[in-house]
Amino acid sequence: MTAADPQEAALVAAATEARGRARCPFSGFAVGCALRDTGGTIWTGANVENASYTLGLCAERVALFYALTHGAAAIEAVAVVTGADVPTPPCGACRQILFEFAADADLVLVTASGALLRSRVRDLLPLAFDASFLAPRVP
Ligand SMILES: O=c1ccn([C@H]2C[C@H](O)[C@@H](CO)O2)c(=O)[nH]1
Ligand SMILES: [Zn+2]
Repeated sequence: MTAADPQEAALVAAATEARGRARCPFSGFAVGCALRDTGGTIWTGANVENASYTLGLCAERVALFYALTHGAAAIEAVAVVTGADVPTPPCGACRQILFEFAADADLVLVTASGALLRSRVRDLLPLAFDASFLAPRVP
């Protein structure tokens, strides 16, 4: 892996460990995600699939929903680890959800072999839809 700061290295290690808990018998594509909040706590998740295929959930949303419902502070960094040859960006649904709860977070995408791509959640979703568009319209 490219030289990383210790906090990033710890986050990637947590995502790698979480990837080992993926439940992906249908795709065989295991993904691990780790989130660090502003208190330094790391929250993790992995993708979970189902025989009714569309009910599965990506690692990013498993991790984020877990963090949000267990007292996480603001999310400041996200790591995603896959077994692909190149760093794997989050799907569109995860981009939308991550944007709503962690738009300013740093993002690092890592392969099992250590290839690494850094971005930011905000940069994954230009012209994003968010709650500001839900303001009541003047009748
Ligand atoms: O960023 C991604 C991309 C895919 N998956 C999961 C969904 C499905 O279980 C499997 C194949 O798409 O990988 C994730 O968890 N995160
Ligand atoms: Zn996704």
